[in-house]
Amino acid sequence: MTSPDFVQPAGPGPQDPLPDAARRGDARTAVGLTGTIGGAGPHRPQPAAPALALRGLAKRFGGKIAVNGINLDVPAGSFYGLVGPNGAGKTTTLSMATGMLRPDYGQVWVHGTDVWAQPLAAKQLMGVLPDGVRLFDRLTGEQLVTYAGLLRGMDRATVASRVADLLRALDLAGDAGTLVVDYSAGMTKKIALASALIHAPRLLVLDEPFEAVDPVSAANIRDILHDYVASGGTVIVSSHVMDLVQRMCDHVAVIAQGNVLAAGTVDEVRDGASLEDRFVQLVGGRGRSEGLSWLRTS
Ligand SMILES: Nc1ncnc2c1ncn2[C@@H]1O[C@H](COP(=O)(O)OP(=O)(O)OP(=O)(O)O)[C@@H](O)[C@H]1O
Repeated sequence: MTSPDFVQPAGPGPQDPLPDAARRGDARTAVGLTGTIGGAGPHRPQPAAPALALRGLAKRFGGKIAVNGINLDVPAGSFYGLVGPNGAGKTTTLSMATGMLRPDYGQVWVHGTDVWAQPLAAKQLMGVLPDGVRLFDRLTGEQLVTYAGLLRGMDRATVASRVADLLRALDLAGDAGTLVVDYSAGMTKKIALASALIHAPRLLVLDEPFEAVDPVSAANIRDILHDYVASGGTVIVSSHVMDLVQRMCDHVAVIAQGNVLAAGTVDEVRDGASLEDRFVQLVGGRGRSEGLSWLRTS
């Protein structure tokens, strides 16, 4: 495995705005927090590696820079929240981190395995719940999770027993025989989560896992995830719900406009304030209701 300064699979031309940020792979947008971003530069992480390491990760869609040379280390065994306003670049970052979207620049390692150089090995370590997940929805819930397990090379007996455990834990046992196309949004989220968990990965990457999920199921999922982390697994989860991230996660990164604004332990990042207040302080954007006087009804 080589350790180039940065990867340039389909690099833009010399006039491109990305290369400096991506090539630097620096932490120019960090706010004085140590240990999780920057410092290491765009070099391959050491074998005692973070669960997820991003170096100089960048992506542009046409003229829009979605992700602007992000560095981030997600420590092994952490419950890591990724937060940011709409359009911040969270999904794009996680898609590149999980091998689903090719970066313009940068590198990604999962437990020291280069995601884009060794995709099969890296993907064996990961369970992924993507945003806007597209499933084989003409399968029943039980068939879908079974398929995910078999696809991972697991034997049928183990798959069958884990499928039953997961459906029970996620309160889907009663709908095991229902086609996924007939599931509600929250049930679909849960069956996709079960598919991500079936092979007991070392790293779970969950994009908005609680969206549309009822409070009881959400609490059950949180319990599952906490147990998973307590047993040595790592979870990275994107969410807009600051209160949830503050209570659930031990680390957090705040992303806006494709840059990491702050990263570290939740206590470091919130710095004595609530995570929500700190988020608003970092990201800005409050008080824009002025031009809507026509909306007032009295
Ligand atoms: N396939 C695409 N084509 C063009 N632009 C895209 C594409 N995917 C994302 N973008 C743009 O990249 C930026 C980052 O989008 P992304 O979905 O990563 O944000 P996000 O932080 O996940 O947002 P949200 O919280 O609303 O889900 C946005 O400006 C978005 O419009």
